[in-house]
Amino acid sequence: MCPHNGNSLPNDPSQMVGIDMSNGTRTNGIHAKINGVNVHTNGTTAAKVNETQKRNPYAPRASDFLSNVSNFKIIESTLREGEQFANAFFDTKTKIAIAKALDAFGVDYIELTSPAASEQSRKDCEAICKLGLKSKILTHIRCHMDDARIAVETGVDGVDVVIGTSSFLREFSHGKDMAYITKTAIEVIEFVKSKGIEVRFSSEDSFRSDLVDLLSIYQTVDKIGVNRVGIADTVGCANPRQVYDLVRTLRGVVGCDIEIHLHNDTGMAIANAYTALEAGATHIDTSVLGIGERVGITPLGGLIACLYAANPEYVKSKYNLPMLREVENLVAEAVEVNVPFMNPITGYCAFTHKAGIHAKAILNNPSTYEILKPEDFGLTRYVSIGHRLTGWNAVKSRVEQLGLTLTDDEIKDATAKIKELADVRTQSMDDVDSLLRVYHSGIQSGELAVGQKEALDRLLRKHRENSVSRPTTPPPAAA
Ligand SMILES: CC(=O)SCCNC(=O)CCNC(=O)[C@H](O)C(C)(C)COP(=O)(O)OP(=O)(O)OC[C@H]1O[C@@H](n2cnc3c(N)ncnc32)[C@H](O)[C@@H]1OP(=O)(O)O
Ligand SMILES: O=C(O)CCC(=O)C(=O)O
Ligand SMILES: [Zn+2]
Repeated sequence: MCPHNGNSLPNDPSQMVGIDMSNGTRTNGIHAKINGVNVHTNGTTAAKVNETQKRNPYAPRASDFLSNVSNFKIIESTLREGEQFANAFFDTKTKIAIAKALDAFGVDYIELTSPAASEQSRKDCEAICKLGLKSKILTHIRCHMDDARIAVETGVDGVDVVIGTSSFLREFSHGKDMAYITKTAIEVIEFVKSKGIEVRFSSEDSFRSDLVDLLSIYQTVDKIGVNRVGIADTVGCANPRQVYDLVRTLRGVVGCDIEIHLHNDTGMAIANAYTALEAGATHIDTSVLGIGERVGITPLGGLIACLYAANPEYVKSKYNLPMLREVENLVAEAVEVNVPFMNPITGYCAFTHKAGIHAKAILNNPSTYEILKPEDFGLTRYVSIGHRLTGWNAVKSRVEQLGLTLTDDEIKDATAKIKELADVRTQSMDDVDSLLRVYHSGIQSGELAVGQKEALDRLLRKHRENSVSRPTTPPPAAA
């Protein structure tokens, strides 16, 4: 089973020879420690390391005066955009479980499907509003008074209003011109505001809309006191530079908050979200695992990873990071998908290090090859050893964890044998441990010395024969 998310996959790191580098966590029967005990000297002084760690090249710079990278809010839309994912069907119980998990994680807002969508959607919206969560509850409606009237009766803290402004959507979706859109937007916003709750106005397909149309309607709704305006990359066509330009321009035009909703059709959703914050956006829409229409939107976990890299302390103080895995597993199960293997933070090998060069440096200082600290997310770091890319430093660390005493030359000799065997097939944890134990006892008894390949092969053969004839687990009792 995957150590992180419970997925069972062929390359499961827990099946590899691995060093659990967490603080004293017991994994695969081996008790290991990190930072200190496993640190081998390589001439790096503590002072140098501290200096490197202090200079975070990803941190916002003083020149980024507009940047909200360390001051943002998440509008979590798994229960709205996420419900638009092809596989999604959330019954009331599942919606409540997801809402509670998102609240425990600490998202600022939870956005729910329009209560105009169906009777059950309306009832679910009311039920979630009654949970008394810390996160504010929003619902998402068309720019239409019929939808607005239903929405304000549900008990939500705010309403997200949207209407397409691109020529595509004006012609082929709702068929309305900008004059009609503006008039209706004013009517809906004023109505929602009159109920004393938050209201946001968003232009769907913003990046394919006319800039003058966009700025003009945003300015109008800002003047009548909308809480936020939203930009939406509905088709996932925008690149970071376009996002920066549009958000920055809008920042100069409106005084209210700016939300952004980014689809991931070209894989840009996280980068675009980060760039939007740099340009002055205040709210980012996410969904767990990015689920939504087509390939979905900015994933919550990926965004968190990206923002943590910029300012770990801010992100840690704001969100319950060890909850992320639970939230993702809950949603993955609800929509019957696996957490992707390359998922930031929770992908099953997100904190597994393999190549010898990496392993050595990681053992000396995890920051060499990690920008995220697994322990901040309640996760564990692994160093994989039983493969042909391994190196003697990683093997030495394992030797120490097993409590064996071998010289560096002996460890290098044992490493050569591991590589030889791993050229044929990846070696399991038990395979490598056995080899190291056999090697160690051969050295102790004088039956083995460095470079005596045949003697080592003989000892390993003998060990295998003994293991076969003396099973460690008793056979099952006869019926
Ligand atoms: C990009 C996005 O993801 S936006 C959010 C998408 N969310 C949803 O669609 C919520 C789920 N949707 C639904 O349950 C239904 O589509 C409903 C209840 C909203 C509407 O259902 P229906 O009345 O049967 O209309 P249908 O879905 O066929 O077409 C959409 C209607 O909304 C109109 N419309 C589309 N977008 C908007 C908008 N943003 N504001 C106002 N009207 C709009 C269309 O013109 C069309 O009107 P028509 O009935 O005069 O043809
Ligand atoms: O309301 C919004 O801002 C976004 C609506 C949406 O889901 C989209 O445009 O993709
Ligand atoms: Zn969307």
